[in-house]
Amino acid sequence: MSSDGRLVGDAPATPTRLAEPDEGGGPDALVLAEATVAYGRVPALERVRGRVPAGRTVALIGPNGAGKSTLIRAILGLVPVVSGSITVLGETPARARREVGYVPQADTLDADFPVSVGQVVLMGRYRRIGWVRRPGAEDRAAAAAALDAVGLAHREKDRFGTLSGGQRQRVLLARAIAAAPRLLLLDEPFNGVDAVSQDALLAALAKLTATGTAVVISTHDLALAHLACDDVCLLNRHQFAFGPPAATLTPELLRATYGGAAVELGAHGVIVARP
Ligand SMILES: Nc1ncnc2c1ncn2[C@@H]1O[C@H](COP(=O)(O)OP(=O)(O)OP(=O)(O)O)[C@@H](O)[C@H]1O
Repeated sequence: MSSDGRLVGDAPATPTRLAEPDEGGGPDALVLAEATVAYGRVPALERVRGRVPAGRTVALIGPNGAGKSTLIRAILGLVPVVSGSITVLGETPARARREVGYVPQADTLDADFPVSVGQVVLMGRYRRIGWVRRPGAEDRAAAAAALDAVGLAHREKDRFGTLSGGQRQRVLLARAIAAAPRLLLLDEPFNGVDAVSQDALLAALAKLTATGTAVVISTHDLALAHLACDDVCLLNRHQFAFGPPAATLTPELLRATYGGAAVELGAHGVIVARP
């Protein structure tokens, strides 16, 4: 943090401002304070910092191996923070885990899961009700509303494995929404997802943030970050910037984050980053 309270990237020097909580957000759902995250002795991410107020969405952008998934795992309490801190909903990541939703990358999912779409979504309620109690009317209503929010209410009875990859991704988002998380983490949710599914995912996310849920999305899609996110965190082992898309998704900062060569201007002046 610089002397005027602005958040600056490690390199280059262009300062990027982090939204203050009173600029339309509520209390902080996530605070990264010079967090260094390591697998064993090897740091994967160094001195990451930023805040995500309630109801806001931040995109994690960076090349393959930049540490996006690592940061998500650290927010979940699965990878240790070796210096600095990560505060989730005012608690340590491990203590806040019950209030945090997580949608993994689609290609890590088992499509042969022998359950219906409706049952997958209902699983989102189990952390709330415990695995022993049977889901009640309220749980079923929450699951049905979540499935409706991703536009797949009509597939409730179908077997999960019979859905397309993009539809399965939407079901997993519905499962996370059904849990009513206060912070939702999505690891590359738009990989292999068609435009219709992507629109449905974005609409469902907008409904969720309107209720105060904060969202962190790891993505390679810069246009999406521009359109759908309040802030962008540029990562490549170090943090290069954290702030509104207009201030962070600049050719200079992207070139620095991607090590130069992998960023180019695409059609209509849109910056394209090759993963
Ligand atoms: N379990 C692990 N043990 C040791 N190192 C790991 C482990 N998982 C990831 N890493 C390393 O941490 C670094 C960051 O990886 P990470 O998966 O977080 O990147 P990413 O930005 O999500 O990449 P991608 O866009 O390819 O998904 C990489 O150098 C990777 O090799």
